[in-house]
Order: sequence, then structure tokens, then C-alpha cells
Amino acid sequence: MSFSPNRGPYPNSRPRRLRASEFSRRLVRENRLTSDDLILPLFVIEGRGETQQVASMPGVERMTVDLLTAKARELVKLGIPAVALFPVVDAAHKSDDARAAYAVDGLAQRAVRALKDAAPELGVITDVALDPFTSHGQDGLMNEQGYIVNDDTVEVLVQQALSHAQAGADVVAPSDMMDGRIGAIRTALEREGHVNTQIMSYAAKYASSYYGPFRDAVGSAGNLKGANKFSYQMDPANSDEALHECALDLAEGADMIMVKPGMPYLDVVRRVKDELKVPTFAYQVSGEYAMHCAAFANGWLNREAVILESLLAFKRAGADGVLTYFAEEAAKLLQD
Ligand SMILES: NCc1[nH]cc(CCC(=O)O)c1CC(=O)O
Ligand SMILES: [Mg+2]
Repeated sequence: MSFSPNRGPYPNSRPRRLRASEFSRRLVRENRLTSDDLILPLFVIEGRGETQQVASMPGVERMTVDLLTAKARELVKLGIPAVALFPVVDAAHKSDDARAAYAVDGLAQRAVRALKDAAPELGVITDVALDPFTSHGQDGLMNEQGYIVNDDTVEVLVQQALSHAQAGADVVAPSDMMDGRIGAIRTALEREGHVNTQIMSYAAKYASSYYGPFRDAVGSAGNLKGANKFSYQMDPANSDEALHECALDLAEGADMIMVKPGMPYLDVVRRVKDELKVPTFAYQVSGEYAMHCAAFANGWLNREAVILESLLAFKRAGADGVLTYFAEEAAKLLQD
């Protein structure tokens, strides 16, 4: 059948005109995803030459420090600016006071040193929170009533952040949601001379059910025993509160803001960027990764196209970058 491209007096405005050719689609494209936007989370384990698969996160593997350093050099070649480090410690290093969190020779601290040694140009972001180190899997210290106490936890977080900075971390990223920890950490870093150690604050971190696979990956799911984190992570129903949290952390000295989870919270990313105008990042969390992978494995979604579309959506929402388990794959896709 042949149709006339132009049948009548309508319409004068044809938005499709600019979409008709690749040259003009490129000219009017508003947002771009590049490898500069990507941060890769890495799970580190004790030992040598060993990797472990994470069952609920197909394609993600935990690895020993020696393998981490080889990976770091590949990531630099791919143009990925930074990694976020998550230690997976065994039960022997978990305690009620989480003292392993700030051990000078702890797993995270050793991994930071090795990474900065192997690939100094790769930014290293460390997670400041106690959940890998507490016997109960909560992000802070627990009192007799089962409540996660704020101020005593902050004192431990300060020790943890300092130990990361001393190991050479470029960015410390408190993900615990205690009140006042950014100010306390900033003061301690300044006092100890770490004036250029950056703070990326998980200021808008929600009590989300999308974190399940991560808790498997770091082995905090089993001991959390169905308990929730509602007394410190934010209610998914709220967004004004996210702005309040972000404003407080910025006033206390945060350099960058993280919104977490990602895709279900893009409205929060947009509001933070519009109203606070600071470097804003989002975390495409483990549950988002897992559900994408499940659909890919079933042939329900096109893997490469959906990975890139899901990440571009963060840019469109105003994010300056995305912490994503797809970072390495996306950087490779963007290369060709
Ligand atoms: N400090 C806790 C922490 N660090 C990273 C994640 C989740 C990351 C992901 O799901 O990918 C969480 C959430 C939680 O267990 O409450
Ligand atoms: Mg807060």
C-alpha cells in the first residue's frame, strides 16, 4: 500500500520531523550516558585467587583482594571513574560492638590499600555502615530493647570512616542513616588532616525491599531474621523528608548525595537535583539488578538495550552518575 506522506492541512507542528533522521536525533538528544557516569560496586572476600557467585545476582561475583586489583586495572581501561567497595566478612568477625569495622588491617582497609596501589587513578568509595560487622546484621549498635541507638553508633562510624581514609579511600560513603554522622565524620576527617577525603552521603536511603539480593551477597540476610530497618531508613511513602535529610547532610559537610534505591525513586533524584543543585547520584540496587536479569534470562527483555535505557533514565532524572552492578557491561557496550 502506498500512502501520501502529507494528506492535508494538518498539522503544522510535527514533532516527528526531528525524529525522522539519525543526524537530527543526535543533534537534539538532551542526555547522554557515558562511562564517566558509572560506579561499579565490588564485593570483596578473604583468601587468594577465589571468586564466589551470588545466587540471586547472576553474573555478580565476590572476589579476593588479589583478583580485585586485576579487575581495577580493567575498569580504568574501560573509563569507569570509581568503584564502591563492600566487604563480606565471616561470622568470626561479626560482634555486637562491630569492632572489626575499623580494624586497621580489616578486609575493607586492606582492599582499599591494594586498589589504590594497583590503580591509583581509580576512585575508591567505601561503605560506612556496620551491617557487615554486627552479629545481628543491623547497620548500627543495638540496645537491650532491640533499638538501633544513634549516638553510640555514630562514634563507631567515625572510627570506621577514619580507618578507610587512613587506608587511602578517596570517598567515604555513609549508608547507615544515623542522624548527625556526616558532621561527626567531617570533623574527624578534618582533625586528622584528611581534608580532601570526600563524603558521599546516602542521605535519602529508603527502607526498601529491593535490597534482598545484596543482603545475600554480604551475608547479612540470614542473621537479620526478618527484622526491618524502619527505625532508621526512610519510609518509601515520603519525599519531602528526603529533601530535609539531604539538606541536613549538606549542611554537615557532605560533598555528594546518594538516592537509594534507584529506578523506583527517580522522582526523588529529580527533586534533589532541582531543589538542592548538588552532585546527585543514584544506586540501581541489587533487587533492580536481579529483576532485570530475571527478565533477560527468560528472553522477556532485550539485555543490552534495556541496560542502557535503564541507566540513561537516571541521567534524564538529573543524576550525575549511577552506582550499578551493570557498570562494567554498560561501559563495554558504550565503547562499541
Ligand atoms: N548499609 C546497608 C547497605 N549497603 C548496601 C545496601 C544495599 C545495596 C543493594 O541492594 O544493592 C544496603 C541496604 C541494606 O542492607 O539495608
Ligand atoms: Mg540523615
